[in-house]
Amino acid sequence: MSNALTLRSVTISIGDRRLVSDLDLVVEPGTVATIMGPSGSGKSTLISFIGGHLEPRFHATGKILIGNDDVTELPPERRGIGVLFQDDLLFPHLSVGANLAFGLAGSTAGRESRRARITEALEEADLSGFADRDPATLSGGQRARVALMRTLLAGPRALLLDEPFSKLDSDLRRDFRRFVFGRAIAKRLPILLATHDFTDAKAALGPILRLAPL
Ligand SMILES: Nc1ncnc2c1ncn2[C@@H]1O[C@H](COP(=O)(O)OP(=O)(O)OP(=O)(O)O)[C@@H](O)[C@H]1O
Repeated sequence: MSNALTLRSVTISIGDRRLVSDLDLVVEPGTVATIMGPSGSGKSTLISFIGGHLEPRFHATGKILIGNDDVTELPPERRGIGVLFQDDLLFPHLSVGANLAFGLAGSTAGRESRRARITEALEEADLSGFADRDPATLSGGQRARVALMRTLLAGPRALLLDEPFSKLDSDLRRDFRRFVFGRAIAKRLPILLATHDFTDAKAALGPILRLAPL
């Protein structure tokens, strides 16, 4: 079954202001589509709607599908959609491994198998041996990789990225961008990236959708 992320006729308004108007979009598995637009144009609002976190003051209509499944009315935890935010901070009082364990919160796997998956995730993030480290002792790029792996450990069917690179300086930004796209593409996830940065959009290679300025 195709695991495309599909938006059908999505319209989002607040008061009498329309942020997103009758949007149709298909993001194929293993590709990255980009939503661009200036600050306040509604990028984060659209990501929140797809992830199931839209605040009730917004009014939204339209459908969200993953593969053939209509997830529009499902609560966030049942949509199978992973979201990585700009401020995706790790819990500072927990080790890196314990942070990663949050990605497995919904899993029924036993203790050993969870431990093995966390070890594998650390290897994938080039952070082998970091399980017991305090997040404060990691670099910004390392923390960002842990946050991504935590999101992926939950086994999402689609990945939404809300400006996840914007706090990183340009070299780290490029490296982390490659890492995120590489991991998600290898897992054949459809990816939707919200950014105001044209370099991010160009690197994504997929369709670019522009939200209108205010
Ligand atoms: N209570 C409200 N009344 C009117 N407008 C609101 C209200 N709450 C939010 N908005 C508007 O909704 C829009 C939502 O913007 P959103 O955060 O989705 O934009 P963005 O493109 O992600 O911006 P940024 O790049 O700065 O994160 C903003 O223009 C904001 O002013």
